[in-house]
Order: sequence, then structure tokens, then C-alpha cells
Amino acid sequence: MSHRIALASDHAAYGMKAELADWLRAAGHDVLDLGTNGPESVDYPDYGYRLGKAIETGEATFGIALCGSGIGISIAVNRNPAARCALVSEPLSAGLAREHNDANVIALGARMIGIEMAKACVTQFLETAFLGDRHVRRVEKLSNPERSPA
Ligand SMILES: O=C(CO)[C@H](O)[C@H](O)[C@H](O)COP(=O)(O)O
Repeated sequence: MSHRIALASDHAAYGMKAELADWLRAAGHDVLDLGTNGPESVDYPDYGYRLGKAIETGEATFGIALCGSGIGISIAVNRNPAARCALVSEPLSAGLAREHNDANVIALGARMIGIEMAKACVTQFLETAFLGDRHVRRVEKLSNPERSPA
């Protein structure tokens, strides 16, 4: 199944982003590259916010956010209420992010994992479905904090 996937990174991860973009295009996905596209130092929030916006507007169904650790850009993406971004470094977590959390974005750290592990995470993320059931209530609470008891 092909998807519309938005990718965004800071300077620490533009190389990994480019490799993932080529690989995803070759696999038949529609890729929206939101930058950055060179080694010049940039600020990860700028790119994380763009990715969150692409999810919010429906320009992309899924997103892949990258920075050196994956931490900063994951925080930035999650500032958009439409995004559920999970920072992962191995495929089991990438799958659980879909099954239990209905994550629509994964974040990866290009200084933490190699390209093959990144591809394994992305594959698991894209091939795993949300389980629904009890997880629906929990995911809804992520968008509606007032539904949680004080
Ligand atoms: O946000 C991060 C850390 O939480 C990322 O790893 C960034 O890519 C990193 O902070 C960039 O660091 P640099 O020294 O400016 O390359």
C-alpha cells in the first residue's frame, strides 16, 4: 500500500532524510520533502512545525521527522495537536507506536541509529495498523486532556 509521507529534518539528519526519501519513492510512496536539504545549521523546531502542519492539513498521511537525536524534532512535531509523533530507535517500538498509539509520525535520530535500522523502523511503522479497541479511548484522551480524571 502506498502512502503520502512527509519528511523533515534539521542539518544533523538531512543525509538520512535524503536516503529515506529516495528509498520511499522507489517503493512507490508519494514523498513530500519539507527540508532541510544541506549541512548548514538550522533550527529543528522550524522543520518539526512544518511537518506537524502537513499532517494537520492532510497534505500527508504519515510523517518521518529526523534530527541528531530525534528528541528535539519530536517535541516540535508534537506541539501540533493533529500530530502523534513517537521517537523510536528499533522496529518493535515503531510497530507499537501504530498499534497502541495510532502514531502518524515517527522521529528518528540520525546520530543514534544507522540507515538500515532507520529503514527497519519505517517499514514496521508503515506496515502496522492501529489496533483500535481500548486504545481508541486512550488516543482520544491525548487530544482531549479534559476527559482524564484530575
Ligand atoms: O534536538 C536535538 C537534540 O535534542 C538534535 O539532536 C539536534 O539535531 C541537535 O541539537 C543539533 O545539534 P548541533 O550541535 O547544532 O548540530
